Amino acid sequence: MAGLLPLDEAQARLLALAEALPIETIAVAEAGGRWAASDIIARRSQPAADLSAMDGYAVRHMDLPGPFRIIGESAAGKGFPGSPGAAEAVRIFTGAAVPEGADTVIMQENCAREGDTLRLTAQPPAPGRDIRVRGSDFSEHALLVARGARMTPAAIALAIMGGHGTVPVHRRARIALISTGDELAAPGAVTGPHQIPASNGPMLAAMLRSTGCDVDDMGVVGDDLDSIKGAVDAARRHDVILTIGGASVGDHDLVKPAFLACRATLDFIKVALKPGKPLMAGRLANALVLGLPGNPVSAYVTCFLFALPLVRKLMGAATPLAPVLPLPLGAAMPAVGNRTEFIRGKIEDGRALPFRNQDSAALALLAEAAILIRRNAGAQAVPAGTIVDTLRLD
Ligand SMILES: Nc1nc2c(c(=O)[nH]1)N[C@H]1C(S)=C(S)[C@@H](COP(=O)(O)OP(=O)(O)OC[C@H]3O[C@@H](n4cnc5c(N)ncnc54)[C@H](O)[C@@H]3O)O[C@H]1N2
Ligand code: MOO
Repeated sequence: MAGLLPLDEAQARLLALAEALPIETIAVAEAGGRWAASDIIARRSQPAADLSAMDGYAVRHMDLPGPFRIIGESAAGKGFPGSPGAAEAVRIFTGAAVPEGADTVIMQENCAREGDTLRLTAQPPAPGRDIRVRGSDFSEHALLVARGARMTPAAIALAIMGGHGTVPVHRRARIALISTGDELAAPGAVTGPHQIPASNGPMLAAMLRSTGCDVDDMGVVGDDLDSIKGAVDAARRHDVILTIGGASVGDHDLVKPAFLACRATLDFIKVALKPGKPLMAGRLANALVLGLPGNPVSAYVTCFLFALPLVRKLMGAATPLAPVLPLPLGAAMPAVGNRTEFIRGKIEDGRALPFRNQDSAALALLAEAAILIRRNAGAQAVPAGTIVDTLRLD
């Protein structure tokens, strides 16, 4: 159909508009959820010495099965200066350095101590048992976190363990959210028959904040050109101006004229996507503009497929699109029309199960959905068991 841009092309064109935001150096402890702006390389080896993995006794394996004479103690933070000789053992604690010459730790449950004498009470441990060898986690100069990777909780710990106190990241993207519609009422307000609660703004704000960006929810403007234009103008200093609703072809759908009146250049205005056909994107001075459709499910799906990847790209993500999880279908699915479809569903017994009702205004089922099942434009009907691409919604 003329004017409908294929989904993958639309995503690629939007991401091509976005350049990563400026870099700032911040404390690693504050970097959770950001994306590394350069490779993070280990400045130290971990462990820095051979360490005991258990509370017990360090011995030379060749002296097993003992008995041993206990000659001292190595605790975490202060090691034992000497080294055990023949049939000698050093009391040792988890995380303490293994003394020079010792090569095996006997955990204390497997031996008995009487005064300074230690006897094995179980099978002898294998050589090297319960010792974390120097550099066994990572060595100095190893790549710990690649540029463009997310600073997950584990990546934060890894960077700090690698000797880093600060890390370069891209600054947070600043997103303006503008909801449009004369029918929209404030959350919690009593609504008349011609009103509905404005749920999309808070929903998208919550989705966007999961990327770590700053969201400025500018609230609701009515369906008139000047109001929408005024709101878009007021949002110019943001990195992304995201509008909701008014994207279609009705007489009250004024987002496109408002963008154009603000001198935005639009890159595309319709995508071969269901839900989410009326979707426009472009540039307005230093900001990117994204006009999402108003139907709640369409707004959710287009935010997931376009707005979230855009924010990730701005914040430096190497792979901004959501990862694909191939799953077998739990039910047959019909042929697909000329728009790529994203069907809400859940995972049951490892299979993707589409929900029956796919109305793009149905929120109860959206809240239950765990996955979107992707079916490409023009695809044939498929039987249960067919492997399909899914996207997780958590
Ligand atoms: N003649 C045609 N009509 C429509 C077409 C079309 O191609 N030709 N496309 C349909 C599709 S597809 C979609 S999706 C919708 C999207 O339209 P808009 O982006 O213009 O959205 P609105 O008309 O403003 O609203 C649609 C629907 O969603 C409700 N809404 C809007 N904003 C919010 C909000 N912030 N919170 C909760 N609900 C919201 C609004 O009240 C409407 O019920 O157009 C089809 N029409
Ligand atoms: O984009 Mo709309 O949700 O297809 O009805």
